[in-house]
Amino acid sequence: MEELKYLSGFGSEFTSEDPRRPGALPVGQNSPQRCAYGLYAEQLSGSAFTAPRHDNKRSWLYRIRPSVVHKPFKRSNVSKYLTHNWDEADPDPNQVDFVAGLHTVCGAGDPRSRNGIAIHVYLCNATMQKSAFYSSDGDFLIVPQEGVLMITTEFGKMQVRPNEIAVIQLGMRFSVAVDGPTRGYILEVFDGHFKLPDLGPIGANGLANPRDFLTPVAHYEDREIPGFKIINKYQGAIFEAEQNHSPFDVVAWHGNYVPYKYDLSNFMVINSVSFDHCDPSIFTVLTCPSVRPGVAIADFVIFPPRWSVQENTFRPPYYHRNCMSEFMGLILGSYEAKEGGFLPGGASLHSMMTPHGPDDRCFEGASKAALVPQKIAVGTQAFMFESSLSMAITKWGAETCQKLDAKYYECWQNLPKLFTDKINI
Ligand SMILES: O=C(O)Cc1cc(O)ccc1O
Ligand SMILES: [Fe+2]
Repeated sequence: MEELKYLSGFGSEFTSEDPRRPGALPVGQNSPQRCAYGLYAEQLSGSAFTAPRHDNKRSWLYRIRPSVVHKPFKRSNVSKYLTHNWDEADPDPNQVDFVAGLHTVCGAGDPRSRNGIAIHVYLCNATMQKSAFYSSDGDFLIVPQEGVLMITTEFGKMQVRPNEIAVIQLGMRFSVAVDGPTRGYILEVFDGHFKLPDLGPIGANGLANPRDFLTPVAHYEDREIPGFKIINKYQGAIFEAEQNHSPFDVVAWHGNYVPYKYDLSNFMVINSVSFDHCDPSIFTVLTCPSVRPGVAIADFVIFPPRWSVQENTFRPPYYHRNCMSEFMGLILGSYEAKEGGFLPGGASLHSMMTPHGPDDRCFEGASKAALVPQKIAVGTQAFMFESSLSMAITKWGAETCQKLDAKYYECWQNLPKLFTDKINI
């Protein structure tokens, strides 16, 4: 596979120019009367013009044709299981467990009011031909679980493998090439954009460090392609429009509204080194904040390989009822709270206030384990999309996929009553 170059940084002001056209990027201004090489200037706005400076996101693209050169959009049936109809299936507070197929699994809210999320799973074994996709509804956080994605964007190319993630923000057009079976998860947020979490007393460094986020460098193709399709997700429905050229014709660009990728093995893990179990918010990679301080529309949280050293502590996750919804997936290996019951590519949803926690085997083992320093989660990567929204499951997620584990609840039913009249057990 080709060796790609990237720009490093999170939220930075980048500049990039395809080396085949030096001087394509205007100096000192965005809109020259005539751009170099006969290029068109186009601004892609990721925030309201008037958003405060720290939240203001936009990029300027210098391209062979402006994006407006296309025929009208028509409804498309390319992905009939992408939906925002959260009323298709009856509400169900039970713990659910399923193996991924493709399509929208669950979500809440509405892109029309720019508030909500959708969680999709994807499964593909073919490269997108003569087509590019963009969402007008939200930013896509893509979590590959199997297979490498070669993603061509208007900003350049990214190669994203399992244990890496990619973020493609609202409106950015991209096309995916694959080389074999490919599967993964997508968190789409209708509000705002992902940020690095504040670090508070942790200090200036740690968790996901900004310089490990990689953005593609400008790379253009100058291709006439009759019948090229621009596929658009708009208010939960799919549309397509035809044009006769590649949309990946950006010769140079600058700005702070960009696609990026991140290798999860670069995450610097913070944890308790004395006693007790920290809340999993210490493992937040990215967060999409709501307007309520400290409350996320969605957090992307991982459970990376790490040392476990806490003394006099039940070390695995605690039993829990949460005012947030917890959707979990598994990229590699197994998850400590459910070693047998959760497979890579599978998912679980613990809805708002639905109890959950370690299965009986995990409880028994960890209650008796010798608390020596131990490297845990080696060769594994579980993750969580945690949301302040109460999510509905789609009909596909609940029924059509036929992967629902009706026996999931059994993993807790053999938890014994241990109550005695002895204070020390
Ligand atoms: O497995 C879960 O449910 C996620 C989770 C992990 C953890 O370490 C503490 C709380 C929690 O909800
Ligand atoms: Fe939980």
